[in-house]
Amino acid sequence: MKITDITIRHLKMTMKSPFTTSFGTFKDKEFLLLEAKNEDGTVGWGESVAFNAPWYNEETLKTNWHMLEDFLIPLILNKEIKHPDEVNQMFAPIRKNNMAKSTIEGAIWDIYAQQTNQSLAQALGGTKDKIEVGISIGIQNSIDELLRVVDGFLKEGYKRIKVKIKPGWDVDVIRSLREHFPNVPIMADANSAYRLKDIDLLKQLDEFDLMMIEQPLASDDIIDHAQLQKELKTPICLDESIHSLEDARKAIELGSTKIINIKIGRVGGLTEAKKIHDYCEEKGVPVWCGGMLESGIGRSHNIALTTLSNFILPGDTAGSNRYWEKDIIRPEVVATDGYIDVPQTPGIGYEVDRETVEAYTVAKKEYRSGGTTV
Ligand SMILES: O=C(O)CCC(=O)C1=CC=C[C@@H](O)[C@@H]1C(=O)O
Ligand SMILES: [Mg+2]
Repeated sequence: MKITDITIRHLKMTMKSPFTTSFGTFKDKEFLLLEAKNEDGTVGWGESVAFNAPWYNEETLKTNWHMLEDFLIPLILNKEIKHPDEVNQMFAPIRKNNMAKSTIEGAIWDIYAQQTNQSLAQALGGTKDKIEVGISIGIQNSIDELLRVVDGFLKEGYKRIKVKIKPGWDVDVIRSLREHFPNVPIMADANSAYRLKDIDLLKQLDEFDLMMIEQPLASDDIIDHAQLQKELKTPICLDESIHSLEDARKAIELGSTKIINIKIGRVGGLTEAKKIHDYCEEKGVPVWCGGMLESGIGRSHNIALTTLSNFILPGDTAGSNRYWEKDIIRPEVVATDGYIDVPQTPGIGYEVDRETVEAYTVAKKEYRSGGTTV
């Protein structure tokens, strides 16, 4: 495989309903979409999950565009690539910037799967023909509003509910949820809103039989999480703290986490995500696929990854209609009764709706060897 042409597009999509976390509210989702063309004309697609502002991690849409244009694309264009696993090594001179790296690597995996006449799921070694998914719900204006939203998604067939918590929106919220939905699998994502000093408050959550508490403490910590896990009955799941296989190994060895949320962009791509999955399987640590409010392209990569055997907990890859009036892929991703059928056709398994992509595109740049064209 030899990538001869890359186009980066900045897309702006309006969410059907605002999504609020402990760090802020999303109404619009702006992100980079990457289209890579192989020398034989095969096209692969990747999506950057970096937000417009550096609140989830240090990367943003703009830092990603800078890293892609000035460092990563020059390392890839017109270079012989036999297997997508080589991309990690090709990017070794570049520190961190995992979401930027993942954006290209995902497109290369898509091309590789098409060239080997496999679905992306098969190319990754996936074994499932459908995946179980849950729903992640942002912070609402009131507990009554949250109960109504949860009820609506349960009626749509989603079986696992993830809610956000933060100081002042936690114990009472979870208590009400548990009272109204005594048998529904519920998990809480704190997005690092707490510290060890909050341990007594977090221990109050133990009475509600949560599946897990996601990333309660600092986004770069595994030491305090190990301390907290010793005191908590509820399993801790790490998200923001895990950027690589090495992070996962250390967190598991320290007892900082019992479950890991794998996000392809956060760990630098599908190859590293697969390595973390395999290591966790070996250690008996279940994983699930987190979401970053992706468009259909990122969603298709999440679906393929979730077909690997140790993705035994429902992930955050809900159907397209949970997020968008109109997604950029055909068919859209549909969740029925909490399950998504895995596409079996070569590559990501969805057609890209180029007309809708152009309608959402606010900026675009093409890169060929020997210089860029606008
Ligand atoms: O894509 C989805 O539906 C899940 C969205 C979601 O829960 C998150 C997206 C990005 C940052 C966080 O707010 C949260 C997470 O940490 O998982
Ligand atoms: Mg999270």
